[in-house]
Amino acid sequence: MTYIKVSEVSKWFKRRGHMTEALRDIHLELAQGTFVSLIGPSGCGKSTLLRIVGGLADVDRGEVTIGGLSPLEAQSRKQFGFVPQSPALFPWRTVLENMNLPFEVNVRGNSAAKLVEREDPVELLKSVGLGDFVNAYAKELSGGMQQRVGIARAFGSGAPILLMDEPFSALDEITREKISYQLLDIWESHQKTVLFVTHSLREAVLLSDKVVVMSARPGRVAAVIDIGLPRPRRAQIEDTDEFHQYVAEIRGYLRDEWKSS
Ligand SMILES: Nc1ncnc2c1ncn2[C@@H]1O[C@H](COP(=O)(O)OP(=O)(O)OP(=O)(O)O)[C@@H](O)[C@H]1O
Repeated sequence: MTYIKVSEVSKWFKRRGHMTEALRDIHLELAQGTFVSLIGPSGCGKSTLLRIVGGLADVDRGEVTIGGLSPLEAQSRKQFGFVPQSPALFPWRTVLENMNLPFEVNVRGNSAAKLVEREDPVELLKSVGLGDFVNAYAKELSGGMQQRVGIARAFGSGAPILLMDEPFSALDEITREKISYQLLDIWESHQKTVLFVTHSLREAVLLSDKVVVMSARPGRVAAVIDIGLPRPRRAQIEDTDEFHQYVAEIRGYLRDEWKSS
């Protein structure tokens, strides 16, 4: 059943008197509890689409609904957790205090949030390999560790939809690979609806139920590929022919876009 519905959405930006068409006629229907990646050339509107779904940007044409609500209504009901490129942690707070932050904000800002069943933040930190760093200050953590706190915090926030905008882009390859498996684990045990922007074909195939390939600007949907790899997924899956076939299929669509842009 469709949960997030993006219907014929178009978006323009005005800059220095020029209109830029960022998105054209985007149509997507995403089911609850699925992991969906957005991949496409730089500037094709992936972040803009994420922001529109999250109620942080308006559409110029079309409509977005989340379980029948507008993005702003969904936002006011605390339906979204954001994981940006660099985790917004307070350096002088401990890891645990940073984990508690959205809960503190929610309780002050919205009494309905009090009803959200809270997950044990320490367990969440353990699931991303940070069980020994609960009382460390955020400033004492590496970039990769900070990003893992951001991911654990998003999964513990009570929000059913997580919007992740290239959360691993600032990390080295080895850290990135390790974190992608931790994200896979934590997602498979929570099954929140995730919209994940990435430039990595490997991450898109490893993590996703669905990969949305976008065309060069103006961003359109070039292809939607269902990733039929079995779950739970483990590291060995990357060595399978099926995995490589999905990567090749997506690369093929992206090459078509490079040629036409
Ligand atoms: N606030 C803004 N004002 C003007 N133009 C904008 C604004 N935000 C985005 N754009 C333009 O919209 C287009 C899409 O940008 P967006 O950041 O969504 O792309 P992206 O696919 O996420 O890019 P990247 O992969 O490089 O991060 C770009 O041409 C960008 O310059």
